[in-house]
Amino acid sequence: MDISRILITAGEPAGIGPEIMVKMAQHSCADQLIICASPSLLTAAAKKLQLPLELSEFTPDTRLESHRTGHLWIIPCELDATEVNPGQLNVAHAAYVLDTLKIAHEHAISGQVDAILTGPVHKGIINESGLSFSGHTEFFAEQSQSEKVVMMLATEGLRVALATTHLSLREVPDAITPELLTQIITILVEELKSKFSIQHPRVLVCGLNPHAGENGHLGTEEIRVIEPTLETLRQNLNADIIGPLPADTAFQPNKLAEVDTVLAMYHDQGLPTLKYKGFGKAVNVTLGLPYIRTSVDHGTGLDIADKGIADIGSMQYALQFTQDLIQRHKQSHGSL
Ligand SMILES: NC(=O)c1ccc[n+]([C@@H]2O[C@H](COP(=O)([O-])OP(=O)(O)OC[C@H]3O[C@@H](n4cnc5c(N)ncnc54)[C@H](O)[C@@H]3O)[C@@H](O)[C@H]2O)c1
Ligand SMILES: N[C@H](C(=O)O)[C@H](O)COP(=O)(O)O
Repeated sequence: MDISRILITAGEPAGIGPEIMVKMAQHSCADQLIICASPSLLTAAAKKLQLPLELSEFTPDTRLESHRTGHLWIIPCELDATEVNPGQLNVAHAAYVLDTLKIAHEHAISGQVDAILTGPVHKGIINESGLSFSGHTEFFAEQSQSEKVVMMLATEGLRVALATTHLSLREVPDAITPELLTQIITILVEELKSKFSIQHPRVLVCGLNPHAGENGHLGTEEIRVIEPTLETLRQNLNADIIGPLPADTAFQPNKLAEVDTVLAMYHDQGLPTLKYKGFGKAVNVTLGLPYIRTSVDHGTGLDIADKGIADIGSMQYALQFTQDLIQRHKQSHGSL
């Protein structure tokens, strides 16, 4: 049996990440789960939840084995759990959070693990600590020196990719350039082929403005930038590039039935629909990285931290999605 290694980062220590790690440990999984986190944090979470948890330190010599319920392999990252108050952010923990991500990157880029699956972090508190951080997507792009990557969220029956990610709304129109759209759509099409085995991807591209600009009367980005870029891409890519279409009607079932993904121009043009349809059963995947990186669809859940009610649905969905990506990758690279 082929076993893969999946490195999971536990995310913000004051959020629901530690609880989700402990709950995940109770379920079976054919692959090896390695958590990058503070051991004392996970032990405290398990005690609070009254769930069994045995931790073993993961090293390069660790044998490959399937997940054992109630057990986790751990890459320890130092943080004293007694300093963590659930639900309360602390700038002093930001460096720990980023350390877990750096360790994850190092393990993935060196091939020691087959994929990274990230738990939720709080972007605000990391920035308040003085460390610049827009999101995992941008962080791993920078760490791996990837010129451009694409954020895509997926749930049953819907994939939504974003042309811009964690950008203030005021900056979005200037960011939508022919170069950006060309990079994003090229990565999207290539990875729909390579990672999702879609031979001729169909991408529905949203306009930026209401009613896709209403023939230039409600904004000119469609006429000046989006339409000509899509026309060029149609000639260069083996894919159906549809649009730009008005975003308000782009998500109708009859339209979605004819495409493989929607490309939204900005975060809140695409993700509310995705999360309305599939919150708790969705995954966030970064396309264009030199390794597989996925994440949950939810944030740090500070309002429910320590209540024991965090749902692990998205983490389970993301784990299954990650396993599928790894299997397809291994098959296409001849290691299966
Ligand atoms: N993958 C990530 O790292 C990620 C993803 C999204 C948001 N965030 C960050 O999380 C922080 C908080 O964001 P937010 O408040 O907008 O979103 P959130 O997802 O943390 O919370 C939104 C609502 O959903 C509930 N919720 C979230 N996850 C849940 C779960 N697993 N089970 C049950 N209920 C759950 C919360 O209690 C809250 O009521 C922000 O800093 C944001 O940037 C991180
Ligand atoms: N945009 C994501 C969402 O709304 O679910 C979330 O902020 C996480 O993004 P990163 O994976 O880049 O941290």
